[in-house]
Amino acid sequence: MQPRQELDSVVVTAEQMANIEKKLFAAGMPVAALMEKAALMMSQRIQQLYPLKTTSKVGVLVGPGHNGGDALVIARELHLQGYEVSLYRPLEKLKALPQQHANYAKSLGIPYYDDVESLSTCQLIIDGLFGFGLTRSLSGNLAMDVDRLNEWPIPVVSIDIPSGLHTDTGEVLGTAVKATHSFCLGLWKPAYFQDQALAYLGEAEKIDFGIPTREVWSIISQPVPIQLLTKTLALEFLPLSRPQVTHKYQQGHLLLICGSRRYAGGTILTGLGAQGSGVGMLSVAVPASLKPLLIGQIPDGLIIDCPESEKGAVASLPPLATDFDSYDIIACGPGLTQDGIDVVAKVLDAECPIVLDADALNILAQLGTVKSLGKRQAATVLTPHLGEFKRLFPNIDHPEKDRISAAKTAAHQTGAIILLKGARTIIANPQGKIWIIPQSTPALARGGSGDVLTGLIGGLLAQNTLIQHPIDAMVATAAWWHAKAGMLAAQERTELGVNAGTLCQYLHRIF
Ligand SMILES: NC(=O)C1=CN([C@@H]2O[C@H](COP(=O)(O)OP(=O)(O)OC[C@H]3O[C@@H](n4cnc5c(N)ncnc54)[C@H](OP(=O)(O)O)[C@@H]3O)[C@@H](O)[C@H]2O)[C@@H](O)CC1
Ligand SMILES: Nc1ncnc2c1ncn2[C@@H]1O[C@H](COP(=O)(O)OP(=O)(O)O)[C@@H](O)[C@H]1O
Ligand SMILES: [K+]
Repeated sequence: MQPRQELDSVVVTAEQMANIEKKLFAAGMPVAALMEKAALMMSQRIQQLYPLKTTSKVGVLVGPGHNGGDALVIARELHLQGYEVSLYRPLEKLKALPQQHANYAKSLGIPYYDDVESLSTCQLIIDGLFGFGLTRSLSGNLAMDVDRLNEWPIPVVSIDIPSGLHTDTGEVLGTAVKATHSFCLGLWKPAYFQDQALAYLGEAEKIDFGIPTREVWSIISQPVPIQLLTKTLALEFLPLSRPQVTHKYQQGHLLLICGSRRYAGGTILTGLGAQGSGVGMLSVAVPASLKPLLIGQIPDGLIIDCPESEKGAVASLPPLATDFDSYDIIACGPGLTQDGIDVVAKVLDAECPIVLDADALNILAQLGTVKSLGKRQAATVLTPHLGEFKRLFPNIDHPEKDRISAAKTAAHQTGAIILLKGARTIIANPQGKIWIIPQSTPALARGGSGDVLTGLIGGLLAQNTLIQHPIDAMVATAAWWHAKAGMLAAQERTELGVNAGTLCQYLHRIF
């Protein structure tokens, strides 16, 4: 990978960004030069997105720090290009460098207004109130200004991050600007991938103003603590290479344990997801009454019929399904119902890696998450959505307020790989590494798409036994694949046209 391309997958916290910046300044890069570089790139991008002939009136919000300094450089450049620029500075305070830019803007005759309302006739707003230096909540007049601005039907470009968002957690501190475009400066920040921030970010774009890779690696340890699973990285793993001379059992043997009379469809979808992974052998343990259905839907799967509970769930596993040594991996959970408690307890004893989803997670929570996983030697992958996560980890307060930290804590507590589902899925390993799936589609917010993911993860991990990529990286790769297939399907069929069955048909098409 090219050094700069390598940085495309790196995500840094506000503190790390500030430290990288300090290193650059200590090495001799003038502060003003860096601001000039970043802001010039942003002003050029703004002129591409909002050309003078369509968007001549621009309002610029100037905050007290260097975010405000960036805004003033952009204001100056747009003014020099012929835009009619108006400035609004809600806070008196101004750091030294932005003060110089403010003085120069004044000398150029760029007008200052003393209320936000004066910008309401602009065709574009530039938000340079706060960047990664935001330390506390917006309140008082400042918050009222932001709320007022959010009511206008005017596009907003936010510098570095929409003002009011916490750079790491994406939490709204008091209130926050709702941007149309957000320009993330230098390196990606966590807020860009936290579900709670997505509605504020608009279209996100990274502005690469040339931070030397050496400075980044002097602050960020390797392996990179928070990393995006980009297309470039995913295609280092996918499609999995298959030797010329091989046979089905060398291409991975996955055992799925799922389903009940009530939730029969989930079993099929998990099976189809596994099938889509290219796994060599697929065995599916289901309640006996579902066997004919499964044979019809997944003819290449070895369907194992299990004794049923009264409600038609898997009550126990027959010998064929308990000979765990025959399998490279077991994935368990979709459609199991709470009746599957003995089954899950048995699966937890397996010596091979396991993936637990859906009902298996609720049962695990009931058994005691940390205690039950404490005795496991082989890898465990848990794939909760937020609701399941809260049941599994009641001691982690408000996981929705910082999904990245929540997943990290959960992985640390359990020694498991945690895949926290959402609009931006987070994968954490017990050593503290985080993977983020940077793009997806709300088309996947539909019953059954998680079942497909469980099958896909299981199938990919089964094949990985020979190749031996790190398991967390393969779990993340499966989630990337799932999202990518969803996006392709949505593109061709609209967001309405992506049901879970259709999604499976798109899995192989992304390559
Ligand atoms: N490294 C890079 O990539 C580059 C970074 N650059 C730019 O620098 C930006 C970071 O600049 P920054 O450090 O000056 O912080 P910034 O976000 O402007 O705000 C800090 C000010 O806000 C104040 N303040 C905070 N909260 C407040 C509140 N609730 N209500 C009121 N005030 C509040 C705080 O005051 P204090 O807490 O000290 O009282 C302080 O004065 C970064 O986002 C990017 O745009 C580019 O120029 C070059 C490349
Ligand atoms: N708004 C969204 N944007 C992108 N992906 C989403 C969104 N909502 C849900 N998903 C994805 O869809 C899947 C849903 O899984 P899950 O909640 O387990 O559903 P089910 O149990 O019905 O299969 C997950 O992979 C999740 O990341
Ligand atoms: K901003």
